[in-house]
Amino acid sequence: MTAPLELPQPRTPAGQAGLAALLANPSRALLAFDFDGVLSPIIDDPARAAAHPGAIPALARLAPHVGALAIVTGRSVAQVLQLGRFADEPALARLLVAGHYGLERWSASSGEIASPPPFPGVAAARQALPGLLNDLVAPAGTAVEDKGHSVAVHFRNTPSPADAQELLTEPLTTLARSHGLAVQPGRMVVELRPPDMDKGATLGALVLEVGAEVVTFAGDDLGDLPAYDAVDSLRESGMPGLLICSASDEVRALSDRADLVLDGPARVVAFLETLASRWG
Ligand SMILES: O=P(O)(O)OC[C@H]1O[C@H](O[C@H]2O[C@H](CO)[C@@H](O)[C@H](O)[C@H]2O)[C@H](O)[C@@H](O)[C@@H]1O
Repeated sequence: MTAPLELPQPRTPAGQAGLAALLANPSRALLAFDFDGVLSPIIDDPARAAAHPGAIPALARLAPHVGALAIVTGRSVAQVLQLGRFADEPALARLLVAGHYGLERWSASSGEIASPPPFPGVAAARQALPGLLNDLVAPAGTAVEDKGHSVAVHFRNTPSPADAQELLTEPLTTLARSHGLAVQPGRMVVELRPPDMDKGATLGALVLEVGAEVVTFAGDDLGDLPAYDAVDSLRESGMPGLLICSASDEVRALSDRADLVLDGPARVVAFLETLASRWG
């Protein structure tokens, strides 16, 4: 007989209670994931990102056992479906995707994307951005990603991302504020996006919608911190939860708070496979 694979143990009592509740009652659990850096390895070109080759098989193995699976991403729903190819997997027939931090929603069961009208300030920021970057003499490799509901300025491919961040962050923040937008810093990116929506509010809403009694969230970046806050407040109100960090050298803020720190998407996938092996 093959010995069962060993599950990594959360380092905090709250995380241990969250994992124990998930193992005891998977059908009441919501498992939510960020996309880039968690299910998808970070690469230089955002348009060419893809799910880790093991991610869809692992989610497909979990799907019949857990209450709900959700992806909560800063990308648009359409792009995450195109890059991740989640809709092609029949076992993910109940998958939920919240895009643009929750402004957009999609469920595999309906196949429809619900998306609000554009926030007015985004068009003005989009128009002002090329002139601003030109005036700042933004370094070669600076790239604007037009996300529709928001605009993001990437500097991963500049000669010194740290210098580019230093140069760009303050002027981009001023531009965002002048158009009523929020600033979302991330992994070598600054995004200008509509205010009043974040992954915390979205995760809280998903928990209610699916009637979850246990929640897990896996993130890697600063935009995931509100989801961490949401899990913390759900735990304060008595719901078991598990905070997972897909760790990198680029962002430390989540690994400091997570119950379980896994070394990037490959380890996240390995964890999901091990979890699934507990149930069949
Ligand atoms: O909420 P997420 O699903 O994690 O999306 C966050 C942002 O991810 C993308 O940018 C990041 O991934 C790129 C591809 O690996 C990488 O090149 C970039 O440096 C990262 O910041 C995406 O382009 C953004 O629009 C998302 O908001």
